[in-house]
Amino acid sequence: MRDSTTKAMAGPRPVVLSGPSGAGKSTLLKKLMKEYDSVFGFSVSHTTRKPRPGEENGKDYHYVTREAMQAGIDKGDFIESAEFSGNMYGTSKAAVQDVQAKNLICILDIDMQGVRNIKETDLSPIYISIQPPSMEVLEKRLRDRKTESEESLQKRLHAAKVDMEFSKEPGVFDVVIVNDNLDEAYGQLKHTLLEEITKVKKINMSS
Ligand SMILES: Nc1nc2c(ncn2[C@@H]2O[C@H](COP(=O)(O)OP(=O)(O)O)[C@@H](O)[C@H]2O)c(=O)[nH]1
Ligand SMILES: Nc1ncnc2c1ncn2[C@@H]1O[C@H](COP(=O)(O)OP(=O)(O)O)[C@@H](O)[C@H]1O
Repeated sequence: MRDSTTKAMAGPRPVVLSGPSGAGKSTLLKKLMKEYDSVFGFSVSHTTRKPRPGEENGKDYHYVTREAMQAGIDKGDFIESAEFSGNMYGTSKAAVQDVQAKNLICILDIDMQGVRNIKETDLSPIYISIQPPSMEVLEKRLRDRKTESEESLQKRLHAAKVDMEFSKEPGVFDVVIVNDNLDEAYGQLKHTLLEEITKVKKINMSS
């Protein structure tokens, strides 16, 4: 599902982080938001999946029922939405607007369907794919994270194969970062975003 009528909203260029579940998107973006808390803001998605221990409603996701989510989509409240591993996920217009209203760089953590759908809007983000070094490493990281049932793990691994191929399609991503060593991957992420970070710092200092 997508909304091609979304108008470009004022402020700096958003950033999309995508890639397989377990590739390290949350780890990297949390590091980034910690180091640059006055530069980046997270687009809090809606989901029908259950919160994991330690996750907070309104911070990691807005946890909703399928009915509530569908009602929001029908009302036109969402920029994009997708089904992933048996649950619904979506970016509301408000999630992005809340961040952009603060003049922060909006970061979206979305799957490949989300990437396809955002490309049909005029949000015009920087597209970054975070990839694991191999399927074997990905499986180990997902198992060690201990958040998934065996069924959910298998669904994520299946989706990961498709995602890894998608990331190789020319022109889809501006940058593909292989998250092998965390510090190196983080360095590459910062390097990719340096220009935008500098712009936002300048604007926010002069205002
Ligand atoms: N299209 C779309 N995908 C989302 C959204 N929010 C999260 N996702 C993706 O949904 C997938 C599953 O997310 P989650 O259940 O948090 O698991 P995790 O990625 O393994 O931590 C990931 O690929 C996310 O990038 C959203 O608003 N829209
Ligand atoms: N470079 C890395 N080396 C080792 N473990 C990592 C690395 N990056 C992330 N992890 C771990 O792998 C697991 C999956 O990372 P996470 O950030 O949750 O992925 P995603 O948000 O893409 O699903 C987490 O337990 C995290 O601590």
